[in-house]
Amino acid sequence: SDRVPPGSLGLPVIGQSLSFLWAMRANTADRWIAERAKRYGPISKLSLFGKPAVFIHGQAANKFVFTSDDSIMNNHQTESIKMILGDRCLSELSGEDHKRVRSALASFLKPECLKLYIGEMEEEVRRHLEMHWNGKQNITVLPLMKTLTFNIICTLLFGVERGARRDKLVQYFQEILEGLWSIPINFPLTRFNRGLKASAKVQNILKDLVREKRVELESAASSHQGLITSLLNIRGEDNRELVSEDEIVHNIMLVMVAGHDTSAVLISFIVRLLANDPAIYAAVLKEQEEIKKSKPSGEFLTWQDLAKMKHTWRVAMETLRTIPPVFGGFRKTLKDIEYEGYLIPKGWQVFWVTSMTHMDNNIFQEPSKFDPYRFENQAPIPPYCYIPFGGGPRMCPGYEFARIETLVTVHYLVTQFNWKLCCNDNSIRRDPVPVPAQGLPIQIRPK
Ligand code: HEM
Repeated sequence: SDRVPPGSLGLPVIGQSLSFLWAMRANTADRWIAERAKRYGPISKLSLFGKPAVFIHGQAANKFVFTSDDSIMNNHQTESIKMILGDRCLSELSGEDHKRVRSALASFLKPECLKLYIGEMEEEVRRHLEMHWNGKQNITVLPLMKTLTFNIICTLLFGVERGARRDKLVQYFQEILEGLWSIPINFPLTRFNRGLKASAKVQNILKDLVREKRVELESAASSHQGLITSLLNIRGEDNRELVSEDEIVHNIMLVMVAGHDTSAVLISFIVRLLANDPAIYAAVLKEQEEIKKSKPSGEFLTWQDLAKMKHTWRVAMETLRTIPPVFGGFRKTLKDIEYEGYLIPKGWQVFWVTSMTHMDNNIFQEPSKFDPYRFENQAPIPPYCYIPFGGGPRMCPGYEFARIETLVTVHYLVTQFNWKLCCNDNSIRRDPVPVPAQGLPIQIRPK
């Protein structure tokens, strides 16, 4: 036992979960983690969400987590995530299964495909602004951005039409999200219990959707060549579907969860930053106005236009560095592992976090300062140090998708609206994604 890392596993099942979740909600989780690192050093043991874990940090630790072989360490979600999202989603699969499903997903999310989506994405943004911003004086940004990014994914990836079905999905996904980082004890009215119930309802809706897409595919009537159709199209020699119905349903849920809240949070914090920092706002506005002026009125943005939005993307990158939407994640050891002279027993969780390298002043000078120019002027960032999208074979496949929707949305916001914050409180809480105070209420004026 003296070979396992220092630290304590705390109370059975509960471990340090409550104190960690409390710190997340109070936005002191970065400090909670940093204090742990200071107290125990590069590796320590704890117990989170019902299972023993080790927390490791720093560039070498990130590399170890992101590149370790599937035979040593597997991707692993907490019990609550696994039970709510399902055990056949990409984040639970490994080896050949992971490669098979990931490549189907990635073929949809690669730039060559996304180039074709820009127009559709832009239509969603225009429709959103027309419905929720135009004619309004006061709005709350985060819930609206969640609506927007959810609609973009529903339309572009899954071809779920507007209406009652989409509205139900929005509501259930909110409950799913709230249950993901919870203690997996299934008592009535707990977040976990509500998440499980919402998950069962969503799975039924999605199964119907998959069957509809299958019928459309078989009758060649499919107008939307979305992700579901593509997954249904992966066939073996005997024309048998190679991606099971459960795999399709669980992965739709994963993409909805992984893809909509994260981007909504990123765009919301950019909106807050632009209101708070006139110099950065002026530089972003100049870049976007130049692009707007170079085009006939009403024409859609092109891939080339997006490539010109360099400064806007640097602002987004710095936002992701300082307020990463994903706090961290878990892997699970498949055998006893030696790390830094310690033993990590088989079956334990390995916990990594983004903030430890993002806020390390050996990697980013003056890490607390918001400085988008660091991505222009600074020497290249060492590998595995800037990790808002993770790294290695499991690095976020939605990176380009998120980049495009962020740039398109910011383009429309800064060229069509002026805004100011209605709430001076710059605090955030994590739930588990960062949430600005009161969801970021703002006062808007059309330009
Ligand atoms: C700002 C937006 C986003 C951020 C910060 C983000 C971040 C991340 C992170 C940190 C991971 C985990 C990597 C790991 O465990 O090594 C991840 C995984 C994933 N993300 Fe994203 N993501 C974003 C947007 C999206 C979008 C838009 C989609 C889909 C359209 C998406 C789909 C996924 C999927 C499917 C995975 C699991 C990959 C795997 O296990 O192989 N993400 N993302």
